[in-house]
Amino acid sequence: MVGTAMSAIRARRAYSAVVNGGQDLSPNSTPPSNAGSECGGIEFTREDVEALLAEKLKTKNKFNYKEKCENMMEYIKRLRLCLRWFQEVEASYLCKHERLTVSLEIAEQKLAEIEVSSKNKEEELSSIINELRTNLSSAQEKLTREQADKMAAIDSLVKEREGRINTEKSQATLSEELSSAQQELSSANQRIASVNEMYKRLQEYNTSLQQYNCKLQSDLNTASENIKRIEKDKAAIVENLSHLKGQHISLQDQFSIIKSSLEDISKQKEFLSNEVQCLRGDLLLVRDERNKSQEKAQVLTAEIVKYKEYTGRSMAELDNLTVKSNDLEARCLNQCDQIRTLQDKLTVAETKLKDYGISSVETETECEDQRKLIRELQARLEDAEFKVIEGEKLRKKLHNTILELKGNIRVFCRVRPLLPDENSDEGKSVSYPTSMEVLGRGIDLAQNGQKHSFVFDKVFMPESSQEDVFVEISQLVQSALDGYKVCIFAYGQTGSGKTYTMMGKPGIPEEKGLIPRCLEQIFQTKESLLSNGWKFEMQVSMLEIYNETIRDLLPSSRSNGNGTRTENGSAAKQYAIKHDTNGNTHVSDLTVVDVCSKQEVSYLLNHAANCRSVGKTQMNEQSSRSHFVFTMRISGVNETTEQQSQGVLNLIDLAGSERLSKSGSTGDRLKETQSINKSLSCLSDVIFSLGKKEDYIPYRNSKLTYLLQPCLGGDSKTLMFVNISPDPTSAGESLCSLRFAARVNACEIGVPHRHVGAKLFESRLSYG
Ligand SMILES: Nc1ncnc2c1ncn2[C@@H]1O[C@H](COP(=O)(O)OP(=O)(O)OP(=O)(O)O)[C@@H](O)[C@H]1O
Repeated sequence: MVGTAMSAIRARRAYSAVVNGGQDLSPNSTPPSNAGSECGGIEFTREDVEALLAEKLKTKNKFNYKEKCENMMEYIKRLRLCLRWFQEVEASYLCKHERLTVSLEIAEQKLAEIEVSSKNKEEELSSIINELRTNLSSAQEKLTREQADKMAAIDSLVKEREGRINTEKSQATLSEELSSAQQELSSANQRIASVNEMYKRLQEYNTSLQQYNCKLQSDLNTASENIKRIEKDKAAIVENLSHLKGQHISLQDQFSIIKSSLEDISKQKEFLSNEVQCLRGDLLLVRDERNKSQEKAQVLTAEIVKYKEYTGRSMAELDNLTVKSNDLEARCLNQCDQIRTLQDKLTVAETKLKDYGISSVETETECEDQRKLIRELQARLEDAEFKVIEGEKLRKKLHNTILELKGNIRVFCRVRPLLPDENSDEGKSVSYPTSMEVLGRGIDLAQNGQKHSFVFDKVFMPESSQEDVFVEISQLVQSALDGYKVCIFAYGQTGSGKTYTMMGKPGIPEEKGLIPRCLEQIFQTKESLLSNGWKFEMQVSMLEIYNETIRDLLPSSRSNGNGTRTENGSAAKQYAIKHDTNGNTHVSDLTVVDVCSKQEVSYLLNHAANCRSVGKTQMNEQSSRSHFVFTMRISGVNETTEQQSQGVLNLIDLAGSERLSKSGSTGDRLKETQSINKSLSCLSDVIFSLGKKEDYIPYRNSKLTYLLQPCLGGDSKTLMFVNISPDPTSAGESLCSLRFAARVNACEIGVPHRHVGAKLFESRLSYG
């Protein structure tokens, strides 16, 4: 077919070459097909062409013969040329044909050789085929075995596919996580860039800090030595004090005895002087009577003499007068005796009076001496007490400095008193060691006959008042005003006194809790610092985390229009927790209120307390079922020094841990209890990881830990209250709380920094 087509094409070319003036008839072009033996179909000879031309000429212009003749001549010329070319081509084809026959012969020879070798190969192949057949049978056996294996493999493949699907699913979730992680990464990269910039500045700052640190270290060493010395002095002073107190008491006893004997003596003296007075009166009376009698006797004697002279009187009258005179004389003598005895008595009484006077003067001087001694002792006592208080203040300050340098979370333990309905007959489970080393800081807990000892930064016994507790944390409140982030939270079993410690009892001023007391101190200090040029602005927010959901506890601006607002002003209540690159935490959409007075905050606190999720459980009549977070941001500006500070105070009342078996919770209460226990266990996990200095800290496992991340992770002065019930039936829970608190106390979270500067900070409320 291809050959035929080729011949047709060549014929058409030859024809057109002839008709069109032979343009295509060069020796290099494809020859016309009169030499087309290879075409095997239609063949063109010279005659064919001439006939073709003749026919053509016949049909063309029959009228212009001359022109036709010329054309004819021209055609003939070209045809001759064509003929010559055909001849040349034929000769070349003949040459080619000869060469081809030679090569055909060679090929036939080769074919014969190949046939021989193929026969040999056929034999070889038949032997191979036999071999292969045997191999095939064994291979078939293998195949059956492999098919069984294949079935098993298919099963496992199916399983693998299922696994793969699961893996793909998890891959999808992982890729989601990856995308979120990538987002985080990009934000982290941004942070890194800013951190790098900060790092440069910090390095410079660091060198200066290192120098300062060296100085602080030496100060610390001297301070520790001072503490030791002060503690020794304190022990000596305390001993001296107790000795002085004993002396003071015995002297006071002596003084009271002397005083009473002095009173007796003065009473006797008074009595005796009264008696002397009476005796003197009696003596004067008797003397008067005696004088009168003597005068009478003289008159009578004169009368007798007269009678004797004038004997005109009767003897009876005379005798009568003599009797009278004798009588008077006897009476006179008698009175003289009386006067003598009275004078004797008087002298005795006077000597006694003198003696008493002397002894009373002596007693009074003795008494004065004693008074002086007492005054001296009292002064020494006051001095010693002042020294003890000052020493204790210094010790606390140095202790705080040491803790700040170490970067630990501080822990205070508070034991509440037994409640009226608790059984006090079962004996005591809590005791306090009295050794000087841990006095006021140690607590021993007895459980199942075993004693567990713990030491914290401070232990408050049941008798400690709310004021005593506040005094210990007031320094931290001052730190918030100075520009530090401060976080105080209460942890403990349900009913152990957390809410009492943080909020106190409403309506009883002495039993106000830490939160109202902190507010009082902040507003007082705010007023007093006005004279130093400091002006403060405060913002508060209050939230609770209930069943892993954040709830706003403040009235929003939309509901009461009293100046409250939300962080972004939108109506949606999403309450997402976010940490910014400055280490501040924000809760989106949460109500933040600007406050100027204690009264305003008290009103908001009452509002929050009323909104808080509280319920009755077997363990506590008024049990808090949520974690309560009070936050106050304190921004200070000093117009004189152009300084600024930005402090944050977080006060947190955690929901109480409780055993499900003991709480007897069911339904919603059970769900609450489980949620509380879960978030507290997340808190415990975070503390555990921090304690072990792990790379990954699981802050995100609960809302509470994520919110407290800055407080737990450093850059905050953090204090934990561990509240304990003294009831022996709660010893198990108390032991768990104390163990957790000890772990918290051992946590090193970094050194907090003061946020002060000359530049304005962002003024939105943050948690840490
Ligand atoms: N130091 C204390 N002095 C006197 N009473 C106290 C003291 N501490 C606690 N209480 C009383 O003990 C009871 C339980 O205290 P509170 O409600 O504060 O416990 P809680 O730890 O907050 O419990 P929950 O976790 O269930 O909320 C209350 O009646 C409270 O008045």
